[in-house]
Amino acid sequence: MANSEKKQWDSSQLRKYDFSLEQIPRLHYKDPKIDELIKQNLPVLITDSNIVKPAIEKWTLEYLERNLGSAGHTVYVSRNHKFKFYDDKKILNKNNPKGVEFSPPTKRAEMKVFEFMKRLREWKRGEKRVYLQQILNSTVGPAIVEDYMNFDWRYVGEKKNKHNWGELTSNLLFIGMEGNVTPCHYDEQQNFFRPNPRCILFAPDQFENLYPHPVHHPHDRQSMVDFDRPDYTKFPKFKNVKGYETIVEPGDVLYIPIYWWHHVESLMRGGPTITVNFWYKAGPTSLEYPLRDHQKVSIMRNVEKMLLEVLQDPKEVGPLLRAMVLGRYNE
Ligand SMILES: O=C(O)CCC(=O)C(=O)O
Ligand SMILES: [Fe+2]
Repeated sequence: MANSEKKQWDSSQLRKYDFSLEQIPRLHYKDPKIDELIKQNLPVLITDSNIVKPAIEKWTLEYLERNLGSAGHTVYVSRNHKFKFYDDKKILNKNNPKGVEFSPPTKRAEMKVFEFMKRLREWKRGEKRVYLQQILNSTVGPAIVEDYMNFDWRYVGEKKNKHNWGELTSNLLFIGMEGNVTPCHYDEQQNFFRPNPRCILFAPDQFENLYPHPVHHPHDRQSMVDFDRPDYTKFPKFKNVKGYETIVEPGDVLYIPIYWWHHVESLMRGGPTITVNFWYKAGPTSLEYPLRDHQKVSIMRNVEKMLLEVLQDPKEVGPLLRAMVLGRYNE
């Protein structure tokens, strides 16, 4: 099928942002260049594969409602279109006196699938939005498990082995409402992602332009910049940010390299989206010089964690680093 026939969206369905974007390369799943890109920790959109074929062919809302099972599923509820991830373990409470004072931007709820689907179908403008994010595990029904077994594990296994990734940690199923956004963040895992929405990616060297929250903060790994209303006074370098984007069609799978930033968006007026990801642990790393940008991000994280650990007070980290660097390591 020609690309133009496949196109089921127009640019008015994309949220508008104030930065420049290039296209992520699209390559047929048998194209050997895919491995060259993965080897260099670069993203690639893999087309025409059978990686998640059973999901693409069968997973409609009705099918998932019938087969996801009767257990409660994890659903995030948000007042707006954004679902910014946070880590509960870093929030201040009586069991965690060292945590950060924080009011979560979304609520996590357990919902039966029919309850979730009802909210999704009956949603009207102005109401809270929902986003199901459930690990594919034994709580999902047998039909879904069977579909899962019929993913093309040979293909993903080959990529995993060839590129020396660690083990598969999880597959997450996302069922989102049109217009939902997962704001910009990076993960410490390799990701094969079958989204149908829009993905905007930034390379690890964009760290300074994207201003991640400090590592002890519940929003660790998330950008502090609100893409809808960037505060250029607080985050001036965000003006220099350069990204890549792609709109994933059915049958496409996106490789998001470890430490690459990603912003994921369901198209506006595009209907609900059903997505599945494959998270793989990082493989053993060999330090070859010059170091790669993503390895430097990992080093920064470790230094930051160590300082937090020994100083015991996040407020002391900045002054110590400034004293160490300013006038000494400026050039
Ligand atoms: O699909 C989404 O909304 C977010 C997915 C994501 O961040 C991931 O798979 O790492
Ligand atoms: Fe992610």
